[in-house]
Amino acid sequence: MHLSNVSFRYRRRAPDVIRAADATLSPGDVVELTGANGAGKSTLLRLLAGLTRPSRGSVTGRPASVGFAPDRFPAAQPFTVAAYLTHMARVRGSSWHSWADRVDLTPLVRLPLRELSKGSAHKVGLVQALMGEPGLLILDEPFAGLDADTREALPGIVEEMAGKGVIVVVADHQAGLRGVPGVRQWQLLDGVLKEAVGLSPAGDRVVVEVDVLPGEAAEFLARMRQEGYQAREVER
Ligand SMILES: Nc1ncnc2c1ncn2[C@@H]1O[C@H](COP(=O)(O)OP(=O)(O)OP(=O)(O)O)[C@@H](O)[C@H]1O
Repeated sequence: MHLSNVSFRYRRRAPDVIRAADATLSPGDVVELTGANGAGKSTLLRLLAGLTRPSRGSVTGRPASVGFAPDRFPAAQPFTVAAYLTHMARVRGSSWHSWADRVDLTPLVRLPLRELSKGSAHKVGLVQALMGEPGLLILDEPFAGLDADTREALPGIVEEMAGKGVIVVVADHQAGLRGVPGVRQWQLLDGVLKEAVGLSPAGDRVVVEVDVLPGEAAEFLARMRQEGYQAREVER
């Protein structure tokens, strides 16, 4: 998936919130996106998800199925948790029960969405994003308001998705993905997207190129990341 010269502004004549962003994402990449409040993280995530179109530039090669968990789940809807998730699962041709278990939402599924606490509503947003085997998973501040057990479970879920070849992009103020091997670091500064690359605490790293068959790439990358390497697919 490629971002080519992507710029975005909310109104004509307003300044660009995202300025000429270029990036390539490969299956199994995990990206942690940071930046100050108002830097444009949510805007960039919506552009990646295809919920917003760039004012200039293009996003190409987006996987067909996108899971998107917003920073604030819109809980003012007249459904129970179970009814909402069942509807979403039907739309996606999937099921939600195992994901609800993973984030400890199962005891609450009979409650109306409106009665959920902020953290529990946030979990509903996570579950609807995770189900349906997305090729691109976008999580906007997923750790905000989560209880300790779910905070601990989430990096493992992200790693597992990446291991299946899912591209995972996470806006996070709290370094919640520290510990996930091979996480790419993107930073937004004054609307400019920068990636921190190639430096280990010990100094410069060596880049090694490996040829594998196309069908083996996702698994190979996942294995390398599990071993703690920064691994990504490069174009020739
Ligand atoms: N719907 C909108 N209409 C106009 N301006 C907007 C809109 N949404 C966001 N903005 C502006 O775009 C800029 C980037 O906002 P965005 O929500 O993407 O930042 P963020 O990095 O996600 O912030 P935070 O860390 O506070 O969540 C801000 O200046 C914000 O005021």
